[in-house]
Amino acid sequence: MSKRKSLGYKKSKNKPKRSEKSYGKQNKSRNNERKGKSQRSKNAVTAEVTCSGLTNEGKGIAEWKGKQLEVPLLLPGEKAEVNVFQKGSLVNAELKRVITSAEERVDPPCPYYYECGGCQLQHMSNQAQSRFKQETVDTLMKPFVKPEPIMTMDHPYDYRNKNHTTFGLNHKREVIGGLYGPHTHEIIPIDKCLIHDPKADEIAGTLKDYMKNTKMQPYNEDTGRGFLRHVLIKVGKVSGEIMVVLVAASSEFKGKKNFVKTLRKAHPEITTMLLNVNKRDTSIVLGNQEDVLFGKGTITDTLCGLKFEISAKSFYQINPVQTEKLYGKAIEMAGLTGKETVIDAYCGIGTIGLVASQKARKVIGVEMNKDAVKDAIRNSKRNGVKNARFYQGDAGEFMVEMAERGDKADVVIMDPPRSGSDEAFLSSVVKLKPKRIVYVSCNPETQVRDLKYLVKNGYEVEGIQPVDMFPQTYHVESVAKLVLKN
Ligand SMILES: C[S@@+](CC[C@H](N)C(=O)[O-])C[C@H]1O[C@@H](n2cnc3c(N)ncnc32)[C@H](O)[C@@H]1O
Repeated sequence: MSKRKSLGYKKSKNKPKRSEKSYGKQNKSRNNERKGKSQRSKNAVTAEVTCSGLTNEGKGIAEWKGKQLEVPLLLPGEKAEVNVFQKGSLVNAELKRVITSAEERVDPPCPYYYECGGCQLQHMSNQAQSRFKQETVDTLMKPFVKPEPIMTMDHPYDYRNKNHTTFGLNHKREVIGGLYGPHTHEIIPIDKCLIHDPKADEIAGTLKDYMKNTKMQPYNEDTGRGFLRHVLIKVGKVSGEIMVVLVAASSEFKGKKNFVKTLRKAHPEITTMLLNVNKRDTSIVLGNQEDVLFGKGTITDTLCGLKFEISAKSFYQINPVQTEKLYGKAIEMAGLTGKETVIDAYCGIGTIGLVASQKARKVIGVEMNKDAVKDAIRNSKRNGVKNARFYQGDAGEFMVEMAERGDKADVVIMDPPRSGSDEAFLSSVVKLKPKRIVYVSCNPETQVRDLKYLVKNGYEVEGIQPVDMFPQTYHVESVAKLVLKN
């Protein structure tokens, strides 16, 4: 992970906004199940440090005995007491008490913030979060061009259209539902998450109550007993359609009819329900077996003026408000005139490609996930698009075949997963010689690696646009425009 020394934050002016704030208490778990952590606290050394900058994950950087500490929740310019844990060459640190507070520090609006770990930046003002993300992208993209100002979100809450709740039992054997704590499979009970769709959290709450009042048991990862592992809820933010996916450890669903009836009565806005069976001992949420309990098994939503059908297992951008800005910029960077052949690589349900098809001669989409490709084909028909084709397969292999056949493409739009693309894909793009490449990424660190490859092989980065798709978290989206030199 790359780190930065200074982020140009204004240092606090000896006027602590909120000094002597203790973080030890908040860091302790509510349900006393974090024994590992309290054991660790016994072996901690307390040190006073000053924060000099932030890592790309938003952790404060501080020096201690010649070592670089990465301290979650610490901000540049702050003086603080930290607990340091050393095991062999590994050094971890946690914030104990802020002595001098930075101007950017705010009280996190979420009561679960210090335990949950789903968000990492709620202790920073929204402006400071934007500055942090801008500087992350600016620093990473220094070898290329100065990025544009980040596209921020006016209301940086309630934005997620997908929420995922895990169920379990607490030490009193009561049903709890919430999110896993950071780096653990310990469930932090949460009723309402500030970045989730509020309706989705209400439905998860109803489900928890249902379990309390019936024999439906949460699945226990240690004993392998119980039924319900998670619930995944997808919301069409424009259409209002809602999908509820129960992820269970068994396909034997006793009381299925009663369950569907109860949930629909409480939430008539649910338009479809599915049972997904995941019997594997895995941290992957969804299994392969899927049964529709009610409705059509998909939801539909509107994005950029087009209608998209979305399956349970298909990827769909989680922040539609910002996605419209992101896609708008990506299409602008593609410079389409109506004559181009465009490749939409890692196309998901075909969203970018179908938006691009309105300004291109032809669009070819490729995507690994079978359900997403089916959605893309359906979405093409649903929107009356005649000039787009979607194929299922590995994007790298697909591009290699295109290059070997000597196919032509004018523009490649690529939007790989967090791990970025691979050499098979990139080397074939270089052989195809598209005039422009638009690289959309949710991980600028892997994007930089891939941009370097493309730049070494004949391309020039002409523009970079950061977009805040994930407010309150350290994640940032970045879209880059590359042009073929000569
Ligand atoms: C970040 S998503 C982008 C999807 C789409 N462009 C969008 O904006 O909704 C990345 C997509 O790449 C797909 N994917 C992952 N690895 C792949 C591979 N090797 N080849 C093709 N598609 C892949 C995933 O299934 C996912 O749909």
